[in-house]
Amino acid sequence: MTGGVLYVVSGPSGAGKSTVIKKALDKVEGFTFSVSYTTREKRPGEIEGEDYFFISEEEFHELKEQGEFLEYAEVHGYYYGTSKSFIKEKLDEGFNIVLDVDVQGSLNIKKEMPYDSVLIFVVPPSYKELQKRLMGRGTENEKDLKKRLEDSKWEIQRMEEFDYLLENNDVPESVNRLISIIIAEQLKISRIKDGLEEKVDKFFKYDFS
Ligand SMILES: Nc1ncnc2c1ncn2[C@@H]1O[C@H](COP(=O)(O)OP(=O)(O)OP(=O)(O)O)[C@@H](O)[C@H]1O
Ligand SMILES: Nc1nc2c(ncn2[C@@H]2O[C@H](COP(=O)(O)O)[C@@H](O)[C@H]2O)c(=O)[nH]1
Repeated sequence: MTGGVLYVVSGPSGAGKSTVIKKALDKVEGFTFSVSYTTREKRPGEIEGEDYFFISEEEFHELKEQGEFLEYAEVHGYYYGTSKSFIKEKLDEGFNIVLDVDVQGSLNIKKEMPYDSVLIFVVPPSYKELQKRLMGRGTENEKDLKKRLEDSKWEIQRMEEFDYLLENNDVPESVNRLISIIIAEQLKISRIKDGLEEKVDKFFKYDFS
């Protein structure tokens, strides 16, 4: 796979990852969202192929056998996986990619692509606020809600292994911060793979105008 960078956004369920990612992607060009596979049920308002590719467990295991996943994990009782072919296609088209992936998946991507991935951990200001947001979203039954809150306790402990911490208190501010991280990363000298020599040549060229 060649070209762009994978911006991997993670953090507990209900932290606000999708909210912040969607708004940030509306404001930047040359970036696209990685549409994952999942075995969980579609929520009202979710769109096949935009939010996820919704598949059965059997289909998931078939794709796994075919080596279709860049990473996959069981998250909050369901399977989720990042499509290797989707990522390859978008990178080949010249996009940078934003992913919304759980903690295990993020760390696996880092292992796979250490130089071309940036890991961002999103946290709400408190556990109480996390509970409020998840309950307020109203998408999980009581059992799933409990599992997601329980899982947040170990997820938070892995924060140290990420590159950036994004405390999501206020959505517009978090969107700006995510965009700031992206801009800073894109400006790293080590990421400017093509054209550094040309830039130096151009700098020393006489301007006869
Ligand atoms: N800064 C914020 N302040 C208050 N509410 C927020 C904030 N950010 C997001 N929310 C709300 O919190 C709820 C959870 O947000 P969202 O669905 O984006 O979380 P998520 O991290 O993507 O969760 P999941 O991992 O389950 O997909 C939503 O109802 C969203 O509108
Ligand atoms: N390891 C992976 N985790 C993923 C992927 N796509 C989403 N997720 C994570 O799952 C949970 C729950 O998401 P929800 O949409 O059911 O609320 C969340 O933490 C996502 O980040 C994936 O491809 N791989």
